[in-house]
Amino acid sequence: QCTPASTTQTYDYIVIGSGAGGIPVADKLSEAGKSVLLIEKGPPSSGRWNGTMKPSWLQGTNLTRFDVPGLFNQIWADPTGVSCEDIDVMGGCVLGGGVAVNSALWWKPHPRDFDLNFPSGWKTADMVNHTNTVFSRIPGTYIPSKDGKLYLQGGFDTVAKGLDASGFKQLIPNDHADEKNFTYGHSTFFIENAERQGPLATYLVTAAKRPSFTLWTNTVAKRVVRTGGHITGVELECNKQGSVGPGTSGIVNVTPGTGRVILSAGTFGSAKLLMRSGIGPTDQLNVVKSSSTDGATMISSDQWISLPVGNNLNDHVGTDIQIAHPDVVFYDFYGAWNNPIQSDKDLYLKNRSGILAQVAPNLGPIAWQQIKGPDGGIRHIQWQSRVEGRTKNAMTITQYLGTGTTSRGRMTLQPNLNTRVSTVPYLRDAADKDAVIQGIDFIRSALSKVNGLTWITPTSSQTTTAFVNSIPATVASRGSNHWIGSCTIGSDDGRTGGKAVVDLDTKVYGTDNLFVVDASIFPGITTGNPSAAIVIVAERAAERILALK
Ligand SMILES: Cc1cc2nc3c(=O)[nH]c(=O)nc-3n(C[C@H](O)[C@H](O)[C@H](O)COP(=O)(O)OP(=O)(O)OC[C@H]3O[C@@H](n4cnc5c(N)ncnc54)[C@H](O)[C@@H]3O)c2cc1C
Repeated sequence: QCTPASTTQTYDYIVIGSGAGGIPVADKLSEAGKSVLLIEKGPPSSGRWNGTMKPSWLQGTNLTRFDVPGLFNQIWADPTGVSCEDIDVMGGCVLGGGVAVNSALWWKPHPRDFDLNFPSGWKTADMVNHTNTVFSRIPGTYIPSKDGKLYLQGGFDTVAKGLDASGFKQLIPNDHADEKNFTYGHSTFFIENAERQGPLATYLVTAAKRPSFTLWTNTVAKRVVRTGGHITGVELECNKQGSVGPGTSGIVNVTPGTGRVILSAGTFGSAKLLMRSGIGPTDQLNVVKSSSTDGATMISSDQWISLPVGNNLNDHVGTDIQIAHPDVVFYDFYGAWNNPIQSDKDLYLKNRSGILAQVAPNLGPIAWQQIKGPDGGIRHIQWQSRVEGRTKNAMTITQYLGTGTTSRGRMTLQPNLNTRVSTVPYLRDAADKDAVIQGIDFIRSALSKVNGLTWITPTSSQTTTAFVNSIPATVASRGSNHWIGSCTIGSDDGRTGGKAVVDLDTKVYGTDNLFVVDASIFPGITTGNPSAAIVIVAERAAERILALK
């Protein structure tokens, strides 16, 4: 049974979703003296927040599966109770959202990440202070093990040989964020003391110390309650995921007149909340209207706000190549869940050192290059290597096609209101595919300079074009879990034919006091894994929201 929300307690801000966007924005608003309620549908994750999911060897410690970097891979083996059940891609539905479950890669943005697609007021020059604040709170490290050593580097060294021989320069990536062409390095991770840190260990800690900040976990927001464009509160639905325990139900209200609601439920979650609140394309609002859960009580159609919610969907296009080399040493991070090697377990638990301090499955190197497409556009590629593949000495190197991609997709609702990637955003534009092929051609020639290296995929007899064409443009084959774009920010009001769902203050067009602050407002994909950029955007959004009268 859920606890009914108080009918008298109100909040200056209700933030829905505790991920990369939600935690920082909630903290900044509470820091400004506002009363803030942060609502998260999932259970606590990190031990710091009383999370409990852990293998038996962590019993008796304050650590959970989310804290130990070497246990990241477990999400692929057993996502039960961790991944979101109402979306058709992988997502973290626990306290911390994606930043509780992801591989903790942490990049200072390349200037093009903001300059290429973000609107005026959101360019790199506007984000300098926010970037500095984020990286002073969460500096990250490329040596997660406390003894200062990097473990099992055979994979890194093998790929680095090919990169060195092909004109790539090794550097510390976050010390040279603007150098993302023919460069490579070790990944930076938001790990400290050999544990996952990030927003859960910084912004949420400062927020939770303030009496005016309230956090509800296991509590699902259904929709906002509104009269025309004015939001008065949030309607909750009792969490049916039995394993996570009961949360809060009923309606929770914002401070009358001045209160505001911020959606930070992620690219799929925020778009779905808007649609359930009668804000979105008419075809999607009709799906809500026809649903058994919402239809009878949905806001009436004369109050619907027509906006292109769900459009402009994007993700890195992932294309995996695989190599093998005798120097590459596989480590069984999956096996470490039930049966870690005793000495590695001891080193981790006693000294916060060793291979289990490194993120599974032993990532690196990460390399970047820019590709000029036949349309004249510059597209960024990030190569992300990991020690995992078909054989014990194999490595998979994922090519992420990022900044500059022009293909876009769409997410929509199914009749049961689960979300779905209905138009896959990968390689719809021929120039995007051309960049993928050019990049793979290049890396094939670069790695062919490494003695003893053999190709698993593409095979040595296969052309790159045939290889790229053989991989379907589906989420299963190309998905990178870096979804953005369903509630795009911009000055081109989506009610009158523009692409934007939120204005330059992140306020939903057609509303007085409803905002979106998460990956969904990104107009285009970033160069690297996006979570640091999302935290920076949340810092900027909080500043602009607080500045509004
Ligand atoms: C497996 C995986 C690996 C990744 N690896 C990396 C990486 O190494 N580095 C990197 O930078 N990025 C990585 N990412 C991507 C990154 O984590 C996401 O881009 C980022 O977390 C998105 O932030 P967000 O605030 O938009 O949403 P999220 O972080 O997804 O947060 C949304 C939150 O809202 C909650 N929510 C949703 N609906 C409701 C509702 N109705 N009521 C209440 N709460 C709700 C969810 O439970 C969730 O906690 C990875 C993602 C995944 C899934």
